[in-house]
Amino acid sequence: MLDIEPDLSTSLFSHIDFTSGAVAAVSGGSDSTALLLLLKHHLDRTAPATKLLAVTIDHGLRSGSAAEAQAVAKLCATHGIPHRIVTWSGPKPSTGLPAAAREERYRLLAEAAQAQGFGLILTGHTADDQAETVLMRQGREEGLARNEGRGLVELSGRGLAGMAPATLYDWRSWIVRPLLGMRRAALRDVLRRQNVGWADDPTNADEAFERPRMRAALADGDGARRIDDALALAAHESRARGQLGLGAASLIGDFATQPACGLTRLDPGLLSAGDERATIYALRILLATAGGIAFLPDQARSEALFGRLKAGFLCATLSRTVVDFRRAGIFLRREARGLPAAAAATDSTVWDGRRRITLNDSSGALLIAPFGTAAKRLAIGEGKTPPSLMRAALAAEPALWQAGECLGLPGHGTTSAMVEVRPVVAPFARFLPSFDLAPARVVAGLIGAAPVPPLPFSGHSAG
Ligand SMILES: Nc1ncnc2c1ncn2[C@@H]1O[C@H](COP(=O)(O)OP(=O)(O)OP(=O)(O)O)[C@@H](O)[C@H]1O
Repeated sequence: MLDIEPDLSTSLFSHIDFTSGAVAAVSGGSDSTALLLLLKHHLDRTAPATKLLAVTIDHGLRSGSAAEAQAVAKLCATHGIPHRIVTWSGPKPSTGLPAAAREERYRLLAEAAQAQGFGLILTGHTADDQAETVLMRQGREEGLARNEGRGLVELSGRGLAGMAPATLYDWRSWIVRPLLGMRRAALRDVLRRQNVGWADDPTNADEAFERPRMRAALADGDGARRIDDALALAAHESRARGQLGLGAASLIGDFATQPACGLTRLDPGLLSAGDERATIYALRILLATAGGIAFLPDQARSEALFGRLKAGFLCATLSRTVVDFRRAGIFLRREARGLPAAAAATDSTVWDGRRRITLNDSSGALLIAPFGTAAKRLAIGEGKTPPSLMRAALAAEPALWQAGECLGLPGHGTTSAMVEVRPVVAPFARFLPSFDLAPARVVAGLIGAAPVPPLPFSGHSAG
């Protein structure tokens, strides 16, 4: 057994629920190697039956990467930890390589976890990574504010919360970052005391990339103070973001309904219900959801829209969403422009960023295309919601077509056996940071998306 202070591993891991097994993402660098050994130490003492798999992604981008993956395999064998190497075999983009590698890494890690039936992935992100992330985002936001002539006080601050302690990936695997509160130097000390080596990725020192430049800038002068300030800022902003999310969630719960698939109605009382920042945040989340966009609409435009809504009736478009304020209420729906063209129905895809398609009939003859003008033939009874709006919303829903004939909307009549269509909460469908859990849950309930899987922390549930 490793000679590690029990208090350290207890404080890092005892709040995490490991009952469904865990993947440890181990690159072979110091941080994730320390993560693996500290975790193994904790599980051996407290829950030795826990299913643990270490996974190394070989991106195949450097000549040494295969050997580094093998070194992790050897370390795992020494400590009796099951290990898998997964190779990124697809084509590599010529620009934006770090971002593409990161996307692919998460996809492959989630796939490995899913294959084992594990809902949890642990990464070795540290306090140093957190400080770098916050300072890089702050630098970008300040640049943006200067370019647009805005004062710094207007910075949205959302990104300054940094990385969340847990992020739900693809609405199914929790990525947990237990080392976010620890400095890299302390982790390296742990490894040195155990006589365990690690690989130094030369990319981390390549100042052609933004993160290594920031890392180098923090290595000297007043780096220590800047890191402490960035961590304090992240802690403050993450609390603020959680609070803002709670406010938005409660407004959505009180004022939003869904009269038809793809149509959200907001009670106009929302506009004067209280905290304007929370109202605008709620609007941004609902707009991105209705439009099927992964990013929230711009803060300044959303504020302008809010101001116009307060002034009275309007019809406007933002984030691919038509906002229609009339006597019957404020209605949001996907605009008719730019909907996906007809295409063969494929399993496990997200259509238009809004609808997850599960194919039960793989005969291959089915097409998915917007319901379009076929919605005009639907009989819709007169109610509180104008039928024209319901038809317009349904026209932007995915319908099934076969041999040129519209079979109707999935979930109705004969089509339900062939295909299932489930709404997704677009802005959080790929990455849901735990800061945003409250609005994600309430929007999922509103639009009929799958519920958020429970947070893997003891004492928490997704309710
Ligand atoms: N190739 C990889 N295989 C598996 N996990 C990885 C890989 N690269 C990164 N990770 C995970 O993501 C975390 C953060 O990535 P980052 O690029 O900051 O790490 P690194 O500098 O390559 O390695 P380390 O964090 O181990 O020092 C790592 O701690 C690790 O958990």
